Amino acid sequence: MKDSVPRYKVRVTKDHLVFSAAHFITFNGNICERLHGHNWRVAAELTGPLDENGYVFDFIALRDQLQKTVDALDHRVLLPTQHAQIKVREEQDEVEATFENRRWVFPREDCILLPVANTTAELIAHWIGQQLMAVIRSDAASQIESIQIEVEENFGQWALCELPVTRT
Ligand SMILES: Nc1nc2c(c(=O)[nH]1)N=C([C@H](O)[C@H](O)COP(=O)(O)OP(=O)(O)OP(=O)(O)O)CN2
Repeated sequence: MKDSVPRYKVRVTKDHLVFSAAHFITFNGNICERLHGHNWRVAAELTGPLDENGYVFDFIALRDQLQKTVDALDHRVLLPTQHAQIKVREEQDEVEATFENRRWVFPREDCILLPVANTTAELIAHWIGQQLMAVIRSDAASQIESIQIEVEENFGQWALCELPVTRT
């Protein structure tokens, strides 16, 4: 029988990897939620071979990178720029969002515009994964094979997005 090949992962989550942010999503076609907030929790898992340190990836570097992304989302209104029905328009100091006959106006600095089709936990996880992907791809020596981001929107309600790391 062949020896089994170990597979390694690192996973990071912390009490401070949390962001408080407002959003509203649409679902079932044209139902649009009211603006409301959550304390979103984030975790990340990376899969890959061990390096010369015996690491898949340094916990500290992963933690600090996630913290930067979490901080960019904290105390913001999350707005989708690729939504079919929610139209988001940036003005100089304000952002206007419209859905059918509803309209919201926010100070520009209070918003983060995300290139997603809906600010679901799944798509926020995907966006966070893309931020981490850019950092991992910028390291030519990295052999990370996949990134998994988990986002908890409410207690015990997690969405996961797994992104294979492709290199050109
Ligand atoms: N798979 C997903 N399902 C749902 C998502 C999502 O992002 N992915 N999102 C929502 C809504 O945003 C909803 O507002 C979730 O909020 P939550 O507080 O959990 O729902 P409640 O309305 O039940 O609020 P309580 O405060 O807990 O009463 C729904 N589904």
